[in-house]
Amino acid sequence: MTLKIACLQLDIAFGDPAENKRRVQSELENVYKQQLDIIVLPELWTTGYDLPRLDEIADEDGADIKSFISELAQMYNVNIVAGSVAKKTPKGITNTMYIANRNGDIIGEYSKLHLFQLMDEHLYLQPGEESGFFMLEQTLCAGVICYDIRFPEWIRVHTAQGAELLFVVAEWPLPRLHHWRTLLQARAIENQCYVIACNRAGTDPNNTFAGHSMIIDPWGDIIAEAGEDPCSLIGEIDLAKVDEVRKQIPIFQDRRPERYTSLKKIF
Ligand SMILES: O=C(O)CCC(=O)C(=O)O
Repeated sequence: MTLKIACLQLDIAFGDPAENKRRVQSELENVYKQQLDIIVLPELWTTGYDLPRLDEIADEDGADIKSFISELAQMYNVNIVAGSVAKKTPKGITNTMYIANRNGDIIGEYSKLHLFQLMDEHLYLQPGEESGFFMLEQTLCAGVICYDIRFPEWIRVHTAQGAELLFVVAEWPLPRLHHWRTLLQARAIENQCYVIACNRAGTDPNNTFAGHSMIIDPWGDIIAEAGEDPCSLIGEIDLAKVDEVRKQIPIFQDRRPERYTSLKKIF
């Protein structure tokens, strides 16, 4: 099965959910005619990193955004991996990804597990507690958020249980572009999965963001890569390639997880 995917590499209006919803809707109108199967949005696309104002602008239980993406998914007959948004919960605010299928059903939700201290997330956000699994087009997928890609053990939890597509949504800053590109390729190679990574473009008061959204195949080859400017990155993937690569070098058969945790401490 092949799937056509678009990563909407948007510039995000700082702290302005209404304007950002307008931008998403207008970009979707531009791209939907290309017979897409999946649309991917960046991290915190409604608010950006306006963390001090989250109490005011975060979405109460994600209700507004769930209904917004559900309507768009039905209207354009497309699956939406809706980046992440600031979600207000009784325990605090989380950085949460929602996934809608073509019928508009919300079929997945994942809150960022690893909070990024360099951008003060630990001061304003609560970490998630659940896995990033969801099913799209009969395929097991995993979603992670930005800093999460520095934790290969978290991603392995998902691919060792069969995830074939890894969606990464991000607001990754430009000074560490080489980390972004290298980590994404490494995650694809070591997990023999597709990596579909949607970063934002543009600037906010504190950062310039890297863009360079990428679609990478299970061999580590780059199928499509954006530049730094806002754009929609479109690529087609063939799911058969996952099986092919996993048969050629059978790392999931050869790994020895029982040994990794039972080694004695030497020093
Ligand atoms: O790990 C990094 O260098 C960037 C992470 C980040 O920007 C984030 O998680 O929001």
